[in-house]
Amino acid sequence: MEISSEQVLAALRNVEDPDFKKDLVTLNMIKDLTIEDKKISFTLELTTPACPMKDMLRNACLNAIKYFVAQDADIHINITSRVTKPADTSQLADIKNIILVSSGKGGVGKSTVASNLAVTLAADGAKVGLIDADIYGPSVPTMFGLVGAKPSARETAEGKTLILPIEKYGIKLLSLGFFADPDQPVPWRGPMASNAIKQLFNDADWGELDYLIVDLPPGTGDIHITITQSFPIAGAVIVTTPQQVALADTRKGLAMFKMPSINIPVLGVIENMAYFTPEELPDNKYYIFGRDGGKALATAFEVPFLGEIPIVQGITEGGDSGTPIALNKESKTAAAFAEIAGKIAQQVSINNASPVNC
Ligand SMILES: Nc1ncnc2c1ncn2[C@@H]1O[C@H](COP(=O)(O)OP(=O)(O)OP(=O)(O)O)[C@@H](O)[C@H]1O
Repeated sequence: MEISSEQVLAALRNVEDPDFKKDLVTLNMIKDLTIEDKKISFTLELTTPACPMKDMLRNACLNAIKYFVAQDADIHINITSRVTKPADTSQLADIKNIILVSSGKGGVGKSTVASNLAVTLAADGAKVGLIDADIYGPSVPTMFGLVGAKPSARETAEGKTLILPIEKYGIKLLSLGFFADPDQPVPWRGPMASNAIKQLFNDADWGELDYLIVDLPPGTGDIHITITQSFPIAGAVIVTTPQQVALADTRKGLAMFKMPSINIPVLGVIENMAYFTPEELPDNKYYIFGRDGGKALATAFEVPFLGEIPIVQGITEGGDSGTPIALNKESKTAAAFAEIAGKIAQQVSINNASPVNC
């Protein structure tokens, strides 16, 4: 008996996306279904290339078709993604999701996390930009090997000048550090800093982006207010280390995003420098700075805990040499960043899911 597309779609109605609590057909995630004899081909369109449930959904589709349609079907599933965006896209229409990376304290690894998240999402196939908005000490030029680089500009047909982000590792980058002398004291203050930051968003040729990651300055200051009040933000990721002093400041940072006047979704907490594992004892974890503080903070604020990043020499070396460690796909640290990036992208997709998207 010939297999019909109705039979295949009926089978796929049994596969539910756990995040959206609806089946793949209702969610309009099945595209380009073709059937030739026993050969069934279709595209499964996810809401992010970093989807952590890719393999699970593929297997569920295979099983559903084999069980409900034909045991001996020859099934070909092509997985793609179309990153969703929040309903309010009045500004910066081509930038789908702005994700802030924030910390209560300096030096906890916020720039490291922002850089490696950008690298991970870009490697998954997403269109990614990174703004280094750290007025006190922009680190992105160093972390991407771009110290001294100067972005060029182009004029639009309407006579507007647009800054061209510098591209490295498939990521479009702009840093306040590109516009200042690295050996001079920090010149960014007050309204000048706020205007400079706004320009990085408004007056740059970002093109289409799935994710624009923003490395914020530490703490809670003018830059945070400027960005959160000027642009639609998909969410904030909070980076902390396990020490009590870091956690106390992180608590304030987290509370800021939850203030009614700011009200930005907190996508979760990352605990950086969570533990140390010596090379000669790969199964041992030493919790040098304390244990589970980030997790407890996430629980207290009822936000997701996104994961732990260990203390790894390669992270410092990668940061200093302009090659973020996530570029080395074989490393355990890259796997930790991949898991965290997947959770962030997943959380963004869930937040974006409105009746329109579904
Ligand atoms: N998990 C880690 N293991 C080893 N070194 C790390 C780790 N995370 C960050 N580092 C290193 O710690 C230093 C500070 O990190 P980073 O610049 O990312 O922090 P930050 O929070 O952005 O700091 P600031 O707020 O001052 O810009 C860098 O040298 C970085 O390479």
